[in-house]
Amino acid sequence: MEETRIKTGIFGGSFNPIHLGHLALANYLCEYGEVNEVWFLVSPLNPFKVHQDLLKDELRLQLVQAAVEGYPRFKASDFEFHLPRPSYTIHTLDKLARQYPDRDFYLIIGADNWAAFDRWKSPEEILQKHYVLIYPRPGYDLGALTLPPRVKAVHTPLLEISSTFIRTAIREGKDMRYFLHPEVDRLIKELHLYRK
Ligand SMILES: Nc1ncnc2c1ncn2[C@@H]1O[C@H](COP(=O)(O)OP(=O)(O)OP(=O)(O)O)[C@@H](O)[C@H]1O
Ligand SMILES: O=C(O)c1ccc[n+]([C@@H]2O[C@H](COP(=O)([O-])O)[C@@H](O)[C@H]2O)c1
Repeated sequence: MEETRIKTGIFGGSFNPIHLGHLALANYLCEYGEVNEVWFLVSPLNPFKVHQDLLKDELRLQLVQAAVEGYPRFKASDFEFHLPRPSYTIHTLDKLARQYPDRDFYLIIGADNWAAFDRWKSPEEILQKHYVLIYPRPGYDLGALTLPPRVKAVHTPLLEISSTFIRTAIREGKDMRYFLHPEVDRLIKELHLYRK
């Protein structure tokens, strides 16, 4: 019998906090057949960098868990919390592939990151062993790209929202409920996150 491998999208970021821009993109990729699942890999705090408003790893993970609850195609992952720092994507993908041999991993990156991909660690190895999905970013023309095998441009609708914008607004006392998953909004308010 032919083996069916699970197409698993890997969406990495600091998710400080996760917002509807992230969630809508991942939702689209699942429902329009690009992947079966998306795993949100929360990037650990870099101990050598000073981040004034980067919440602790566990708290950002808690917000992602709240956002993905109830939708079986999404998973919140702390996989990179347990890897040596800095967690290069090639190491993350290789370890995921060893741990989950029934899955193929699809790295989900914006066209801006693709433009700098040759400066990542071992980009050729990523392209030999895994898959990449590139989604549009303002100022980057996906149509003009010639892409290697295993790399695909996906023409997803995008919401122009950033975590920085949301943090700034909350700090100014604004109510940003419609930019966030309701449960994430509730937790941010209950725990008084991003207020100073
Ligand atoms: N509105 C959006 N739609 C789709 N992808 C996004 C959006 N905002 C950010 N991303 C991408 O999601 C990944 C993780 O996002 P990240 O946690 O860095 O969020 P961010 O909103 O860009 O945060 P910040 O404003 O703090 O830099 C990054 O690769 C980023 O380019
Ligand atoms: O592995 C690398 O060399 C590498 C270089 C730059 C970015 N990345 C990964 O790309 C993802 C998005 O990064 P950023 O900086 O755009 O938030 C995040 O998961 C990073 O770990 C990975």
